[in-house]
This record gives sequence, C-alpha cells and structure tokens, in this order.
Amino acid sequence: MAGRRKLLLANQRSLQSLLRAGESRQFAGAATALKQDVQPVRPYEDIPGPKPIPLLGNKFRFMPGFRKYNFNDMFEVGKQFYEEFGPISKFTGLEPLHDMVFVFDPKDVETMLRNEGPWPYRRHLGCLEYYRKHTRKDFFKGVGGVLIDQGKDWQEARHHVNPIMMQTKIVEMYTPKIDQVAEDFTLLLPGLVDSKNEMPENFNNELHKWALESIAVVALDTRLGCLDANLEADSEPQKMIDSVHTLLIVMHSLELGGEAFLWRHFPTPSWSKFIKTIDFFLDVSHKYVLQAMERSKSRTANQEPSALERLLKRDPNPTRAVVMALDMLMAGIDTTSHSLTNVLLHLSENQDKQEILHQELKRIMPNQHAPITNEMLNEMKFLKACVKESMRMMPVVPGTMRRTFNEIVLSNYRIPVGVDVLMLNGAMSRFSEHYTEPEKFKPERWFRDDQEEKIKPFVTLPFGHGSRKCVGFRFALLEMEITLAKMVRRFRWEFKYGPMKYKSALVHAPVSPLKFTIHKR
Ligand code: HEM
Repeated sequence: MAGRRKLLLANQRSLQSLLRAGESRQFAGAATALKQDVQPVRPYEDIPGPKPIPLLGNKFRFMPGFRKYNFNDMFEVGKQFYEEFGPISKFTGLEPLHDMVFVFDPKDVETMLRNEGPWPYRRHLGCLEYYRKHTRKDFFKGVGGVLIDQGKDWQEARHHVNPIMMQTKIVEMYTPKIDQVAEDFTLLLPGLVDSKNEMPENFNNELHKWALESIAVVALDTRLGCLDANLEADSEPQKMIDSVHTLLIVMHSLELGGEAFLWRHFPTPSWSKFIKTIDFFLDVSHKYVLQAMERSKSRTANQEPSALERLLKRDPNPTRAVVMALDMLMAGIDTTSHSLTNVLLHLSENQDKQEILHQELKRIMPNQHAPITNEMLNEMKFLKACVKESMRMMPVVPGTMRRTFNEIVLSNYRIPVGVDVLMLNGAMSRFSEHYTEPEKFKPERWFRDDQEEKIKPFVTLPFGHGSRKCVGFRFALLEMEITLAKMVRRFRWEFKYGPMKYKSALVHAPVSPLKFTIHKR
C-alpha cells in the first residue's frame, strides 16, 4: 500500500513538474494519460533501443558489415525496431544528428502531434538550407521558405501560402489546366509502348515529366513544355527534366549517402553538381515569377488571378514567391509521380478493383476524351478510395517527424527537449490491430458506411498532420486523381514483373523498371 502511495505521489510530482515546465495546455494529452495510468513515468534512459558504443555511438550501424538494420527501406527498419524493441524505441549516438525516438502507437502519435507547438519543427534538408542561407545569400537575403525555415520565419511563410495553396476553391480553379496536362500525358502513352504493349524501362522518367509539367502550372504559372515530342537537349524543358533527375540523386548523396557531412568541409562532386543544377532551377523560377508580376499589372478586375499572382499580391517581395515556387518544385515531383505509380501497381495487382474503378469511370466519363470537371471528380468515390488505400499501403513518406520543444511523455517514458520523434505511420498502417486484412488492397474500407472498418485517427497520415502538413496535398490529389481517371478509363493496366522493389532515399520509391503493360479499352 505504502509503495503504491509512493508511486502515486511520484506520479503527481512528475505531472506537476511537467505542467510547470511548459504550457499546461500542451500537456493536456500527457496529463490524461498519467491520470488513467498509475505507472510512474519512466526516464528516457530506460527506453529500449540499439546500444551505442564508445566514440562511435550508433553510427557504426551504417558501416558496411555492421548493417543489421536495413536503412535502405524505412518500412523494414520500422518492422525490425518494432519486433526487437516494441512500440517505442530510441536510437541515440548519432551526433551531429539529434537522438531519435521511434513510435508505433497512434496514442503517442496523437500526443506528439497535439503537442507540436506553434512552430512544429521537422528536420530539414541541410544542403538546401546551406545553399539558401550561405552559398546564395546574395539572392535569398535570409528567406528560407517553408521547407527549411523553422520557428517564426516558418510561420510567417505559411501565413502567406496557406490561404492560397490550402483553399479548395483556389485549387479547383486549376482543374482545367491540370486536366490539359493529364490529357497531353495520356495521349503520349500508346506511343511509348513496345510491340508487347509494354512501357519502357524508364517509364519512371515519363512520370517525372508529367509531375514537373503539372506542378509548374501552379508554381511557375506556365506550361514548361516537358511533354512535347522531340525536345532539344539544350531546351529549357529538357534541362529542367534533367535537373530534376540530377537533384534527386545528388541530394540523396548529400543528405543520406556517401557525401553526407563531407560537403560541409569541401566541395564534393555531388555538391558541385547540386549548386550548378539548383542555380539553373533558381534562374528559371525567377524568370517566371517576374513574368507573373508583369502579367498581374495588366489583369482586369474580372480576371481571376493565378495562385502565383495571389502570392505576389499578399507579399510583393518576389524572392518569397521564387522560394515558394522552388519549394513546390522540390517537394512536388517525385512524391506525386511515385504515388501515382503505386496506385497503378495496386490496381494492376488487383484486377477486380481495377474493373470496379473502370465501371465507375465509364459511368462518369461516357466520352473518354471530354475534360474532367470538379463535379465529375466529386462523383469519383471509388477512385478517391483507391488513391487513399494505395497511400495507406505504400506511402512515399513513411513517417512524420517532429522535434520535441518541451518535455513530453510518450508510452509512459519522459522524452526530453530536442529529440526527433519519428512516427512510423507507414508501418502502423499495416498492423492488423488497426485495419482488417491490412495487407489487402481494399479501397472500400474508406467508405464511411463500410461495416467492417472503422478508420482510426492518427494511424494513416500520408501527407503529415497539423499546421506543418503538406502544403501541396490538395494539388497532389487533384493531379493524381485526374490523371489516374484518364489512364484507367482508356487502358487496362497490368504489371508482370512484381513484386516491385522499393528503396528509401529522400522518399520511399519504387525502383524496379516500371514495365507496365497497357491494353486499350
Ligand atoms: C502525393 C504527393 C505528396 C505527398 C505524399 C507529400 C507528403 C508530404 C509530407 C508527409 C510532408 C511533411 C508533412 C508534415 O511534416 O506533417 C510534406 C511537406 C511538404 N510538401 Fe508535400 N507531398 C506531396 C506532394 C506535394 C506537392 C505537389 C507539393 C507542392 C505544391 C508539396 C509541397 C510540400 C511542402 C512545401 C512541404 C513542407 C511544408 C512545411 O514544412 O510547412 N507536396 N509533404
């Protein structure tokens, strides 16, 4: 009895110190957890995880010969950590990186995300920050942008961008333009296949072109021309396409690969390529932003301004508009093209679901070539469910990360300030305690009236959550839904070379050749 009272007292004391340490509102979640659970809060040191060794910490685990954990596949790492250590684990000794805590319990995800504070901190790309804040500070003059800024600067940037990028009405204005890009892309498909109706090995590049052309419509207010036939090698669209390809490779090398940290000391080969490529991106974006500024001067009152013109209206500093355009190009290409690939793969593996989708599309789009409107999209319930289900099973961003800015209690462990909490929602979305038959592609589970499935919050978050959620998620969905509708309305898709292999780089990407077979309907 005395021992129990002691525990309760300790519990109350730790709760009081927690409440004293921060704003009481922010610990509401933790407080409820503590009241219900009489277990004393355990110290950070007790969280299980791979043991660091003197001098090298846990960094040796990335060296050849010591790779017990498969860091090339974040889903696999998640599974390995969960099976070895349980629902919470820590990965320390990674300096100069901060300690990481991996969580797999939706209650912890909720506590963390409800306590992320006014300026949620997500670890950002060091090479991009260095480029904007040091290498080219002549141009950026301290403007970092939503991708890399933190604190008040980040909040200020989102304050300008949210009312434009996150507003359904503005996003819906883009449907005809996004539809035109999707139409141009779909018309190219029959010309890409070989005599067996198979896509080429590098179909991935074609999808990148589509994603670049689509997001440029929003970010740069222009059609770049990436889908034009016979592009000259030194034409702007071809150079943009090549640059996207180069950036994806070199940024991975600078952030996670062989040159990570080295570039801070001397200009490594990837760093030099990175500067050359991103300077080109900067020049192109600057040019189109200046053109939009000119256009907006001659806009009449009855003409709707574009998203870029609205951004410039809210904040006439063109540097901010250029930075936002760059962020959209950096964050909106491979994410969208890989997500579309994944839906096509899931539909190829599940021909019965593809047929249900085809029937829905035939009903809503009796004329294959007629433009898709917002009203038609709203009717495409099964299509939307297919996209959601595919993103549950294979999200391109396997988890959400937040750095603690105050002490917090997760799974009854005290987490100190400055720890990167990685919420592995991708792995959680495949747990049978959260979904019935989680390994099965069942779009119907997303219907509200589905009797078998009651969707739990904080499990599946492919676009993140809260005030730092993906700023482009509405545009990403619009692009994917319109293009998928056209692709499945006109062709039956098959993939004969599965299972697809994946690799986690900056995003979790399909890496086997995308040799889809298409059959004209
Ligand atoms: C299917 C495609 C996409 C996926 C799965 C995706 C996913 C994500 C995720 C998970 C985050 C982090 C959210 C968080 O920390 O809570 C994010 C951030 C972001 N995304 Fe996306 N994204 C996609 C497409 C796009 C597009 C098309 C754009 C451009 C318009 C975009 C722009 C951004 C930006 C700028 C951020 C940083 C936001 C901030 O830190 O405030 N994304 N995205």
